[in-house]
Amino acid sequence: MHRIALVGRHLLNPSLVLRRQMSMEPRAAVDRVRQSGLLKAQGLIGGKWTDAYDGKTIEVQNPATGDIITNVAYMGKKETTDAISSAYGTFNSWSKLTASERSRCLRKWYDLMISHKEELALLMTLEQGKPLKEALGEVAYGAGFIEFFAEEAKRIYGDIIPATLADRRLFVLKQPVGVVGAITPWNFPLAMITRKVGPALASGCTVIVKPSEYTPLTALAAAELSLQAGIPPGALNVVVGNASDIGDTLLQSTKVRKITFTGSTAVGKKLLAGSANTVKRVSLELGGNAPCIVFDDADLDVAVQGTLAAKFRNSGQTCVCANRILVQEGIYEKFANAFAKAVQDLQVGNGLLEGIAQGPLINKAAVEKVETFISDATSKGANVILGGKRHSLGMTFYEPTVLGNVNDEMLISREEVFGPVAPLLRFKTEEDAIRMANDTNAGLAAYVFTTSIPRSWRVTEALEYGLVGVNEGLISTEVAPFGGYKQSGLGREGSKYGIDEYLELKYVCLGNMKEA
Ligand SMILES: NC(=O)c1ccc[n+]([C@@H]2O[C@H](COP(=O)([O-])OP(=O)(O)OC[C@H]3O[C@@H](n4cnc5c(N)ncnc54)[C@H](O)[C@@H]3O)[C@@H](O)[C@H]2O)c1
Ligand SMILES: O=CCCC(=O)O
Repeated sequence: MHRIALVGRHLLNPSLVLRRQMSMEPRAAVDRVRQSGLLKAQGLIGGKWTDAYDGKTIEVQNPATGDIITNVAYMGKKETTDAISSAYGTFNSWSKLTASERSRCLRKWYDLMISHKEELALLMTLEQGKPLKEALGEVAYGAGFIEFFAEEAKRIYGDIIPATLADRRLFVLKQPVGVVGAITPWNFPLAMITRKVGPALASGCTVIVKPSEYTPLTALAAAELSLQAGIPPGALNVVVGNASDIGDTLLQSTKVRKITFTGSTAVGKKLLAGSANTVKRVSLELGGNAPCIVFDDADLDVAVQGTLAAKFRNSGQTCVCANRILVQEGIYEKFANAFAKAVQDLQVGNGLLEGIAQGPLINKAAVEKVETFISDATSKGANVILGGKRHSLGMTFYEPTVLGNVNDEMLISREEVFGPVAPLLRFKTEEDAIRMANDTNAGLAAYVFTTSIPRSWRVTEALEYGLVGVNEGLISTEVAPFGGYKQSGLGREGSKYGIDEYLELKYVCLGNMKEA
């Protein structure tokens, strides 16, 4: 039951699940991906698989075993400059295709991702660590952005504005922004790319993707499928390597008209500042500090399952993961007991094994961050209800943890822990809950558990967050807008709103319409 909760009804189309969860040895998984032709180790520039010009490579590691999956080209300024030229050169032809021609390419890409869902999911589990069922869920979710924007490509309508003078006609055209630089994180190696590239390509933009150095393989496999789908060489380029060299080259180029970024707030702020000189359009999806509010009148089972899903998806390494669980005092003890019991059932291990619900953390630094946050909390009065230490499996596995008596002075309440630690904070009144929830610079996701409809509306309206789950812990979908208030970001991804981020509005005034 808990495993299903973590995968999520909305993120996992049942028809896309492997018929039977298989356990697979990592080496067999790598072989299977290699045989499918999707294990790519070079960047993609102008439709050509390309080594770093100086021959440098980096290792891509399996966080569950420490094994090297493969070495990948480690690129920098020169390769990025060439990728920009290639995207710039292709913009004219790609943007001039009809919407339905672009749509057909995207739809074909979606179909190929779905027919290769198992290889993509295996690759994702290998390099990122998430359990295979979650990886399959991400393939469905990630491919869903391509399907959705294949459809939206045909719905980029302009406007006609009633004119203020009789001899004029006023129009609004929507045109693609141009070349887009897309920089993405490791926690969702496919979906964070497709929700940028889908609307960009649909609107006629061309793209340079820089995936995380921890998880380039899923991105490269998806890029290979884009070529097979007939997306023309140069429309989608992928450079992997030195983050600041690639980032600076994208920022400094006047050919790049937009930067779209998902990742940490610190890097997002740098990119925002760096975009000022060339006045680029910027979209940012940054860190969160999601409150999950459980009221006395909540349905206990719904609240426990919803909080479990909101907290432990991807081992807590999700920007929308519940970071502070605010529990009203009347239900606190009951909720803490039931929640800890549910957390105890989560099986930790290599995501390729059947039944695993929690994979490893991405790297040692992530484990150290979790340890620092827990020792800060316990030194200030929090108690460990469950877990609280590295897992006996070693590597970067960490025990799913529940902390009690957390307060808003502790580091864990102020910043994203980005790991499998659920801190419980008590509150007395609805006003207290809203004040505590909004007491942060972040504003991405929030969750509310209550059986009162009036309260659900009052609280939702008062929350300074871009996404709110009411009695639901997994709310992401390609058809709804995703994005944050405050320092959690700028702009929205997914849904009909997501395509606006890739379009310029051009006002046209047709004058002198007098009859001859
Ligand atoms: N709001 C969202 O939609 C969302 C989604 C996923 C992750 N996140 C956030 O991402 C963070 C975790 O991801 P991460 O650790 O990969 O983030 P990160 O900011 O360290 O890295 C994100 C990407 O930026 C690149 N990068 C790093 N320094 C750069 C620089 N100077 N110039 C250009 N690129 C640079 C990295 O190589 C990577 O590709 C968390 O804070 C999480 O909340 C947000
Ligand atoms: O980590 C952030 C993205 C997660 C999601 O799209 O639900």
